[in-house]
Amino acid sequence: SVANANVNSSIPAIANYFGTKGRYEEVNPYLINDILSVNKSLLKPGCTDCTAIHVTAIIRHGTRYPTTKNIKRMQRLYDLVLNDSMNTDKWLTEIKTKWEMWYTDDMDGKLVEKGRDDHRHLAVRLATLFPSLMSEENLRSHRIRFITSSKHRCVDSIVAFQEGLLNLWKVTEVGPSHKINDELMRFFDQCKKFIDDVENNKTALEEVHLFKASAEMKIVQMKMADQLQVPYNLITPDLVEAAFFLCSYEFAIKSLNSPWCNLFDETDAQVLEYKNDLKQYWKRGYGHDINRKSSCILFHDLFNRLDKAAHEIRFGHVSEAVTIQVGHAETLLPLLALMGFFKDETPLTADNFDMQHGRTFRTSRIVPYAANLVFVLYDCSEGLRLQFLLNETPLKFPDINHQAPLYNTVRETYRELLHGCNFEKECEPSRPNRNFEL
Ligand SMILES: O=P(O)(O)O[C@H]1[C@H](OP(=O)(O)O)[C@@H](OP(=O)(O)O)[C@H](O)[C@@H](O)[C@H]1OP(=O)(O)O
Repeated sequence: SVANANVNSSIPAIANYFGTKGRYEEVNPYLINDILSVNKSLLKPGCTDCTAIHVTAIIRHGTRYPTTKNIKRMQRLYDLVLNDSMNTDKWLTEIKTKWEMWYTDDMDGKLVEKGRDDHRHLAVRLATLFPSLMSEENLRSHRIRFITSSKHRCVDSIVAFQEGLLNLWKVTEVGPSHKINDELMRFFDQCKKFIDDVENNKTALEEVHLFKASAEMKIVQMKMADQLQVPYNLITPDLVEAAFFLCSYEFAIKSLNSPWCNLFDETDAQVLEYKNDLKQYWKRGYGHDINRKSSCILFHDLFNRLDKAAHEIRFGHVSEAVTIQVGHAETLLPLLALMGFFKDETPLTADNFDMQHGRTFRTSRIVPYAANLVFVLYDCSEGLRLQFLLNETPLKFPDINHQAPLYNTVRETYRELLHGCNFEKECEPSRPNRNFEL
């Protein structure tokens, strides 16, 4: 397998396909040698005479443990390997005799130490990129605001982010505070229409279920059964996924190229990456309109913040220099979709895996752990400009061919959303079928 070929490397050969379970360093490999390195030259807004006046960063929590649901699947797979696998290859013997099932149910999605580091380091890099905004002085004068989802992994991430800043500036007094705001950072929990039509609707993820039963998935199942030397009927799609998760978690959490990775070659990994992308597409992306519209509240919050800074700069002082907001993959993806990023011409479905190799909706690139959307407002001689960075790399707004367009141009592009996109209205539950009343 590809993983075998790369046995000397500590990076699994399939590490680029881990989707939302992927490491941030795979998206920005220059960080592997120097986790604090930044490329300031990327930041030039393309015009002279510009000063950054405000930054809003919307960040996913750092590396975390698996959720209980997936830990249980991993345990089932491990038991099956111990009890039924006939293969005596070295890597499988290693799983049976040396590897230990160390994940326990109570770990349930909690932040791991690597996840704290993800945020500590990101904080230092952002402070290096925006030294005049993300500064000790601004921290002390409360011009940096911290907002997070209430989930433990997010709260722990924002605390680690603050630690990163405090260490950088050698501040030893009591650290900054944060506000929990689930209305903003977990809008998906409060959007009734999303809950009814997607979260609790068995047919909403039909494409995912169909792909689990597809010929592509069957091949991966059979190859895995062959590798383990167990009867075909023992290897379900959930167990295949459990093995893939084991490979990804051992790597993300412990930096190990674990023997579990031997179960997959690159083609298998592409199939499993697609399966995860389908889930994200139909649950958080373009699959259903309400997925992206549920983020209207965060969209308006962002533009209100930018508008406020744009207004205040006319009087020479922006009250909020930086806003740090920590949430989930399910916070970032709907907002990206609402704003039109990564929209493929053809929807992702169970039967078009073959033609989706070049898709832009690839969560391995978009939302690894500690993924971040950074909006930078500049005051330039010809007016205000806005630049967008995804995972520290500039990305043009859809339909605007400029690295940092005039802020007014961005507002014009999103005018419909800015004038509509009302969370209350969009999230009103669909009307029940009243035909019976007629
Ligand atoms: O497949 P799991 O149980 O890991 O799914 C998680 C979500 O993880 P993701 O699908 O994004 O890899 C998790 O999102 P996160 O950004 O917080 O990691 C989400 O909050 C959690 O509810 C799980 O979703 P589920 O599909 O409802 O189990």
